[in-house]
Amino acid sequence: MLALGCELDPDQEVVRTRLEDYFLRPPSHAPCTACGTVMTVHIVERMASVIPAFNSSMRSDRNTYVGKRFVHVKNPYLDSMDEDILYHLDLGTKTHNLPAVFGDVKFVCVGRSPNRMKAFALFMHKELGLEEAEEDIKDICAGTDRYCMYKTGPVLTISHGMGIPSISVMLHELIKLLHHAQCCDVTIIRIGTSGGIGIAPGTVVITDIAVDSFFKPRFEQVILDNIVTRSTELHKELSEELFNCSKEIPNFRTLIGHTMCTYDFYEGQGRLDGALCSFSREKKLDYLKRAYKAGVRNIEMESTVLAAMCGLCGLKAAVVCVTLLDRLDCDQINLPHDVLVEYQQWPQLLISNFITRRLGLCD
Ligand SMILES: O=P(O)(O)O[C@H]1O[C@H](CO)[C@@H](O)[C@H]1O
Ligand SMILES: O=c1cc[nH]c(=O)[nH]1
Repeated sequence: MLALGCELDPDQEVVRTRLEDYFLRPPSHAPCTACGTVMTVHIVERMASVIPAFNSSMRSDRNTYVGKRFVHVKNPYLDSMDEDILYHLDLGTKTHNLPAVFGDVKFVCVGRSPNRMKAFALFMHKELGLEEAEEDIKDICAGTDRYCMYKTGPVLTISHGMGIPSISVMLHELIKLLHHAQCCDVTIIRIGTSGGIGIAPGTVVITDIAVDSFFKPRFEQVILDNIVTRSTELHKELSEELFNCSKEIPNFRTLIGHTMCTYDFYEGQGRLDGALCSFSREKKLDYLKRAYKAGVRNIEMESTVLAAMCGLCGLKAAVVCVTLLDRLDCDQINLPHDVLVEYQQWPQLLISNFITRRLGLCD
């Protein structure tokens, strides 16, 4: 076995790794449920940056694949587990036939609130023209009150709660679920809300790169007592496809830009209206203007970890968030309820358009 030791590049994840780890094994004994073929060649993830001298014909950026793209996990312990209990989703490999229930999933739509995601699932159900009665669309995770999950045809809709810790737990179990179910060619999209910077409220921002509070395209995960830095680039072609799709919708205000992801809504986003505030209005504005100059167009609280985890696990990911206010003007969200409801529907409309188009259901 060939062993490699690599120094940590600040924007790369791996400190020390084995060449083997960069080859994705086909999910053992796992033919694709859609086409029946077993993969022979998969991704060589970040090979180019980690192993500069590697044979160029084998080099590949992340998210570049040969054949079907299976969702993969990067955990050598999982294979040897007799059973995997997805505790927060109330699902498991022994209690549920995951390939039978989820094997055909191609789109995963995630968002903060259970109500919003249920509404989206019902909307998708209508848009896809599925025969099943609406009443039969049940919360698959009803046995737990952590998250909700609905499946309408190839679209899985899940709530993720607020902030990085909440979405991160959900993503670990979702990715394992998709892996156990032998799903392939899965696209995941977060649909949500955000605070805009220098753009009109009601604008939908399609994220190209998620950045942290220092405007850096990275997500720092504390693992044991190390900080591991992961890249937060999202799928470029996917964001462009979404942008093109938005042009087909009348009166749709949208743009592609960087999204800043913070650990907090108040101090973390430079608000002057939290219970604590230790900076001046001038400092706040200076920070937000620097963010704008760095390409940031909106702020929310989940995108970096979503980009990092999905990028590592073979999921094409996008983040689509409507802005509820312009943070250069104010901090409080004071939109009338009906406007708030309307704004939140814009990302949903775009994603349903995108999915129906992808499935060839649009004219
Ligand atoms: O897009 P939604 O789910 O509204 O989430 C955004 O709004 C919440 C804060 O109110 C954070 O979770 C932020 O990411
Ligand atoms: O300002 C905002 C609005 C929505 N969500 C956020 O995280 N920030």
